Amino acid sequence: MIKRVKTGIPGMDEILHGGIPERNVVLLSGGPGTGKSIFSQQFLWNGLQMGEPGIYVALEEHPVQVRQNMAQFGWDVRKYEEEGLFAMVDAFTAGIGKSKEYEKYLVPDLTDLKGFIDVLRTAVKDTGAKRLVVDSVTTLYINKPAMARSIVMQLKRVLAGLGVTSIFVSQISVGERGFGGPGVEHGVDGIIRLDLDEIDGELKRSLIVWKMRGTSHSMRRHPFEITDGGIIVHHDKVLKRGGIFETE
Ligand SMILES: Nc1ncnc2c1ncn2[C@@H]1O[C@H](COP(=O)(O)OP(=O)(O)OP(=O)(O)O)[C@@H](O)[C@H]1O
Repeated sequence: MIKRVKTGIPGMDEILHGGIPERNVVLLSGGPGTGKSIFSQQFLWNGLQMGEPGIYVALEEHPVQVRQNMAQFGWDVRKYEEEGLFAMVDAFTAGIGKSKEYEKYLVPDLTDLKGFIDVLRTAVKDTGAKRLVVDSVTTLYINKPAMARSIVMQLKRVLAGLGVTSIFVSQISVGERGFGGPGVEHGVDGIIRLDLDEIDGELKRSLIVWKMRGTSHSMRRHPFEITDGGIIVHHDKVLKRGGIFETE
């Protein structure tokens, strides 16, 4: 029996037939505002509630902003940071401003992949992390798309070796097919795609598990909502063109 990591996101583990197989690297792909950050933060918070330490690597937003955003959903990670069970890796400020005084894990230069990986390794060892989120991995290769696959593979090797289960957030543009970055989709173990589509004058959220090594999973497109308590996935419903139909 393979071990699985439960996302704890209502409805999601049903779709994954129990959870994400341990040590998988999952690409969480979607356009702007589709809920990638919220999904990955909820994954980490739920891990903390289950006694699994976690790491959030912030490349797109200031760590202070990330903590605030999470707290708005009731996910206040500061206590866990103080206890050494959660780490925020600041790969956003490059040490400019006050953050170098209070951020314990800081990536000074994003072009130095080895340095970046060293910071992650230290954070994983310090916290005993079982879950890790890179938000977003796209930022690491935005100026060098030809390197995308190689960067993802290097990260994957290190993280799987450390025993963590990871979510790599991948940004794509509105209407773009695919999952972001040439070849990245073959390198990762799983792909979950979040979508926001205008249907009859209304934006509807849905997600689909495109692949997940090590397990069977739902092949359907499921609607989901973002609420004040986070994401709720309707695993018993499927989004078809034009509206929602019950499947069960
Ligand atoms: N409390 C809330 N209730 C309902 N919806 C919310 C709430 N807070 C945020 N949202 C929705 O979540 C969206 C932002 O989600 P998130 O930051 O996870 O997106 P993202 O996919 O990471 O986007 P980007 O790639 O642009 O950073 C907002 O645009 C809004 O529609």
